[in-house]
This record gives sequence, C-alpha cells and structure tokens, in this order.
Amino acid sequence: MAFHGVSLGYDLGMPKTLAAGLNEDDLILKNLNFELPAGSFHFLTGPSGSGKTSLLKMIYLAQKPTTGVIELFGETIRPHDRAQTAGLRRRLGIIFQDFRLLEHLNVFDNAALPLFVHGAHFHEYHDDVTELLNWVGLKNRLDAMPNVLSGGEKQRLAIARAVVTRPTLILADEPTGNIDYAMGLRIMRLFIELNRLGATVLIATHDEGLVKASGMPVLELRQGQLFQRDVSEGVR
Ligand SMILES: Nc1ncnc2c1ncn2[C@@H]1O[C@H](COP(=O)(O)OP(=O)(O)OP(=O)(O)O)[C@@H](O)[C@H]1O
Repeated sequence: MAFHGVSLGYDLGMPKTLAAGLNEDDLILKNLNFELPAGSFHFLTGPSGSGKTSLLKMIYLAQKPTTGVIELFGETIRPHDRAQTAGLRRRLGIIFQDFRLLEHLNVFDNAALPLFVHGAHFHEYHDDVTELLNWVGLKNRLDAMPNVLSGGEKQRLAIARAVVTRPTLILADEPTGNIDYAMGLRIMRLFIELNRLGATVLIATHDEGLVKASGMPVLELRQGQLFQRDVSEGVR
C-alpha cells in the first residue's frame, strides 16, 4: 500500500476537486508520500480532526484523493473502476468507528456474513467463526441480536467480522474505543497474531497506552503531514 503525493480537501462534504481551486490551507492531508510494506503493522495517531478516518477512507476506496495516486496490492487505484474497487475491497478487513452491524442478524451470523457472501457453507465456517467469537469474548452471545449488545460487545463483533476472511490488509478506526484496557490488549494480541500470519495492519487510535504496550511503530498525523514515530518500550 503506498501514497504518492496524496492530498485531500473537503468542500461542502464532497472531496474538493482541482477545478474548485486548491488552497493549501483548505487541505486536511497534504502531499502524503509513504508506503506500508506488505506484512507491516502500524498505528495511526494524531489529534482529533487531524484526518485519520479520512486517510483510512481513501485506502478502503470510500474517498477519492484530491490529488495524487494510491497503490493497493500493487495496483494503482482507479477511482471510477467499479470492478477494480470490488476486487480490491475483497482483500480488506475494515473495522469502522460506527461498527456497521446488520441489525436483523444475530452475533454469529453478523460475524459469518463475509464468508457466507463469499459462498462458504455453514459447516465450513462454523468452527472458525465460533473460535473467533470466543477470542473476542462473545462465545456466550452467539444468538444475541445487535440491539441488545453493549457498545464494547458491538465493537468486538465488528472486529471479528472484519478479520473472519483473513484479509490481506486490516484497517481499524479506533477499534478499542469502547472496550476496557484488558480486552483492548487481548484485541491487540489478535491483530498482532493476524499480522504474524501475514496480514498488513493499520490501526487508527487515540489510545497511547495500547500503542506503548504493543510496541509497534506509529505514524502520526499533524497539520496534514505524516510523521514516523518509533516506540521502543512495550511488551509484545
Ligand atoms: N465528509 C466531510 N465533509 C467535510 N469535512 C469533513 C468530512 N469528513 C471529515 N471532514 C473534516 O475533515 C477533518 C478530518 O476529519 P477525520 O474524521 O478524518 O479526522 P480524525 O483524525 O479521524 O478525527 P477523530 O480522531 O476525531 O475521529 C475534520 O476537520 C472533519 O471535520
């Protein structure tokens, strides 16, 4: 995954276009050039409003950059190429800040949905989905509907659903925002394990405690620029 000269500005909720007249001060993200090597693990930090969600959205192809080019899995993203978008998205696991669970499906079916959509059969994914839900502490909630779950339980379900397909790239937006520290550490261990198995991981977070405890490198957004911060302390 790589950004080449990527900038982003918003205009009335829509990404600004060059034709609208680019003013450097209007840009949320300014001329970003960086690469996330395959198999790497990074946190993405920065003050509220610094553009973390916007940056993730561009990677998962929900937001077109104002300028520049993004490469995903070795392909240059063509924003209007729907077939390409669908193909690339299949390799992504996304944990949204607002969970995006399906209210009419129970916990098990929400977690299994990406596999079901890919044509897998219940007997093929039953054990895997159950084990994953056990890992995120939802083993006793398999039949519960999303509307009775706590914020933390919804978040853990969203995490399970995002990683159930063993995606090539995992993007998470504040994945531990609603859960306690001990469960946050457990979730981090899950991400680290998936990373060890080959997934590239990028996690936007405000949680400096978890960042330090994980000891993984940090990309920090400040005033539209991206800085690399190495975290030497911490336990893996
Ligand atoms: N669709 C949009 N239209 C206009 N402005 C937007 C839009 N989305 C985000 N913004 C603005 O872009 C800036 C960056 O927002 P973004 O949500 O990317 O930041 P963030 O770092 O993820 O913030 P937080 O940590 O609070 O979630 C903010 O000033 C926000 O108001």
